[in-house]
Amino acid sequence: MFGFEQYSKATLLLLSFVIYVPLRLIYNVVYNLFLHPLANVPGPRLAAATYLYQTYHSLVGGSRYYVQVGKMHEKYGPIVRITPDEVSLSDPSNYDLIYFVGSKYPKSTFYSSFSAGYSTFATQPHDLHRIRRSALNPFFSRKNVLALESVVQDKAQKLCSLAKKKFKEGKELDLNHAFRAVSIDVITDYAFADCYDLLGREDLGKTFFEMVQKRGPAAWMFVQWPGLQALAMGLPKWVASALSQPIAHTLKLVEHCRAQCQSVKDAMDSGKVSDSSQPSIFQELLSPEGKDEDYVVPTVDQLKDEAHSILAAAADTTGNAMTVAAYHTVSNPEIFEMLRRELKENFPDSEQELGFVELERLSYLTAVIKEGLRMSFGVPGRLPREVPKPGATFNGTFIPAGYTVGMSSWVLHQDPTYFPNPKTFDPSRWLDPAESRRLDKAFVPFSKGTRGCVGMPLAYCEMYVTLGTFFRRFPNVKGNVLSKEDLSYVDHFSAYHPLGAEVFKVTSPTI
Ligand code: HEM
Repeated sequence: MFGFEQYSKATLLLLSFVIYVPLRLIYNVVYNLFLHPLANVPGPRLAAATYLYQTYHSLVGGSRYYVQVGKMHEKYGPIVRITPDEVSLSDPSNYDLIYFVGSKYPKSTFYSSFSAGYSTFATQPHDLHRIRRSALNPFFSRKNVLALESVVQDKAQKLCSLAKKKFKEGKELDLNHAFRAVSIDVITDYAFADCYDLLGREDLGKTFFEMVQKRGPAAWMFVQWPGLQALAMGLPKWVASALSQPIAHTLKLVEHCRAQCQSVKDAMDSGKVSDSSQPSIFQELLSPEGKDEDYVVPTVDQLKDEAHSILAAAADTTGNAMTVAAYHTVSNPEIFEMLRRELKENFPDSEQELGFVELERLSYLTAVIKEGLRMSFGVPGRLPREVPKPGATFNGTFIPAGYTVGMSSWVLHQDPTYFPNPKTFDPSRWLDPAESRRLDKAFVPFSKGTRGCVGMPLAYCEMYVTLGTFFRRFPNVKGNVLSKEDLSYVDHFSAYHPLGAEVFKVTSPTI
C-alpha cells in the first residue's frame, strides 16, 4: 500500500535507523537548549546542547575542561551550565551547602567512570559509602598517622640520603619524581606492607607514574560513552593496546592492583603475616573483625578497586603539592630565607629528626604548605553531586532534584576576593590567624565533609616531614626554571603535570 513492499526487511530497518538517529539527535539538542529544566541557566550554548563539548575539552589539548569552566564563570557569573545536566558553582558560600558532614548530595554517576566501582571513592549511595568509609577511616585518623609517623620519617630520610649522594657527585635530583616516590612508598607500606621502594629505583618510579597518568583519558571516554567501560574492561590486553593506550594502561593498573590484593590475601591464608607487625590496611579490610556489623568482607576482585583508587589518589596529589611548594620556595630568595631561618631556629641540629607535631607549629612552613596546596589544586575539576529532593536554590537559581551541581578547587583557589594576585605564590597571605581563617572558606584542596579526602592527615604528615627535613638538611639548593606550561595541569580527576613537561630538579653547591 505504501510502496515499501519492494524493500527487504533489512533495508527497511537500516532506513529507519538512518532516519531515526539524526532526528533523535536533533530532538535532544532542541530539548537541551529550550525545554530542559536547566535551560534558564547561563553558559555556552554548545555545553548546554551536548556532552561532546565537555568530552572535546577533556580529550583534545590535554584534558583541561576545568580551565574552560573557570573561563565560563568569568564570563557568565557564579552559576554556569557546563553539560546538559550539570551546573558549576563558583561562590565559596555554596561549598558548605553541598560538601559537609551529613550532606544528602550523593556523588553523581560521573564516578562510575573510573573503573573502580567497589572503591570507597566511587561508591554513590550514602549507606554503602558509610560502611566502606568507616572501614578505612581508622587507618587515616590523626592518632594512627602519629602512631605510624616512623614510616614517613623513614622515607624522608631516604630522600635526603639520595639527595646527599647525588649532590656529592655533583648531580641534580629530580625532586618532582622523588616527592611522588615518597608518597607511593609511604602508602604502599601502609596499605600492603609491601613498600614499592620507588625511591630506591634509578628512575624514581617514572614508569609507575606514567602507567597511572596515561590511563587518565579513559575515564573521560567512559563519561561520554558509559557502555564502553564494561566492553573495554573485558578486552584482552593486546586488543586494548591496539585500540587505545589509555584503556590499555587502565587494564594494566587494574591488573597490578588485583595482583597486589591477591598477594596480601595469599599471605594471610598461608599464615605468613607476622602477628607482631602492625596489620596493613588491606589485611584489615580482608578481615571482618572490628568492623561495622553490615560490613561484608570483599573479594580480591572487589578489593582491587579500593587499591586502584588509593594508589591513584596518592600518586600525584601529595607529590605535586610538595613540588609546587618547593619550586616557589627555591625560586624566591625572600621566601627561602624566611623558611630557612624558621627551621634553623627551631631545629638547631641539621641532622636531627624533625617531628611532625613540632613542624606543624611552625607558622611559615605551614603557610608554604598551604600555598603549595592552593596552587597545586589536587583535584582541579568540579566534584559532581546529585541535587537531592526537593531541589535547591543557588545564587537565586533553582536546580531541580536529580540534576548535578559541582564546585572546583581551580576556581575557588583563584577567587581574587580571597586570594588577591592568585597566580602569585605568597605564603604571607596565611600568616595572620584571623585572615587565614577567612581564606579557609575558599581553600578546599581536600574538599570537605563526609566525602572529603580520607588521606588528608597522612598527606599533611608527609608534606610537613618531607619538606621540613629536606630544607633543614639542604638550605642552599638551587633549582631549574620551569615554564608556565611545565607548571600547568591536565585533569585526569587528580591533577598531573603534562607528560613530557620539564620537571623540577635541584642541585646543591654546598652540603
Ligand atoms: C595533597 C594530597 C591530596 C589531595 C589534595 C587530595 C584531594 C582529595 C579530594 C579533593 C577528594 C574528594 C574527591 C571527591 O569528592 O570526589 C579526595 C578523596 C579521597 N582521597 Fe584524597 N587527596 C590527597 C591525598 C590522598 C592520599 C595520600 C590518600 C591515600 C589514601 C587519599 C585518598 C583518598 C580517598 C580514598 C578519597 C575518597 C574518599 C571518599 O569518597 O570517601 N588522598 N582526595
